[in-house]
Amino acid sequence: MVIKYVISYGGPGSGKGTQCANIVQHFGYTHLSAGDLLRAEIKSGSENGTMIQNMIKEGKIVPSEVTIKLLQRAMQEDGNDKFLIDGFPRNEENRAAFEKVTGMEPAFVLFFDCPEEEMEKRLLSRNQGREDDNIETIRKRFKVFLESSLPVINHYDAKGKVRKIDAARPIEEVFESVKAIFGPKNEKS
Ligand SMILES: Nc1ncnc2c1ncn2[C@@H]1O[C@H](COP(=O)(O)OP(=O)(O)OP(=O)(O)O)[C@@H](O)[C@H]1O
Ligand SMILES: Nc1ccn([C@@H]2O[C@H](COP(=O)(O)O)[C@@H](O)[C@H]2O)c(=O)n1
Repeated sequence: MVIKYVISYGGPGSGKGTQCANIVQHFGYTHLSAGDLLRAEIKSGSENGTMIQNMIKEGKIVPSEVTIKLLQRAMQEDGNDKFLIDGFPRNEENRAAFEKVTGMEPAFVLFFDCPEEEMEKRLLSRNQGREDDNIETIRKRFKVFLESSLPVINHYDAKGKVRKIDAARPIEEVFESVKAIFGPKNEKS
């Protein structure tokens, strides 16, 4: 089976997860959020749980081998051939390690571009009880995004793979742009 994956990218609170839920409905992809997989790993009581929890509280990036194992396991267990990988790779090391281990590159990268003030407002009113949705950690996450995650976008941009979307608009308008990128022939019948 030939596996295809698309990356959903953007700063914390840019609306990646929200748009991924719509993409799953319309285009039949399996959504794999690296953050959700890491949070599930904490809850499962795994030996890495405490380390992951501490990293997330500080807005830091968990070592690649841990996150890649979780993604690979989720892909194998799911059995779909189309994946929407959300919030990964978070830095160049994540990217290079994933491509080396899997031998795969993304079909394209959706980049949800949103100003920090808007992302901050959204995160502070998200109300999902996340330990990292407090102003101190949010600022650290923004810094990590600028310093470590934007270079990944530059890498894929140089390969012509980035599809930039203005994510500061209402959810429905953002999704119209997303649909235009996937194209009508990829819609689920
Ligand atoms: N276009 C939008 N306009 C207004 N609010 C939005 C929009 N998109 C998402 N939201 C809201 O903003 C919050 C953050 O959205 P979401 O969880 O999708 O972001 P994210 O990029 O996945 O964040 P994180 O990386 O922190 O997981 C949610 O409460 C969501 O309902
Ligand atoms: N590739 C990744 C993705 C996430 N993390 C950690 O999880 C936190 C929350 O991620 P969200 O995508 O759900 O916002 C993030 O701040 C990191 O601490 C990671 O380490 N590696």
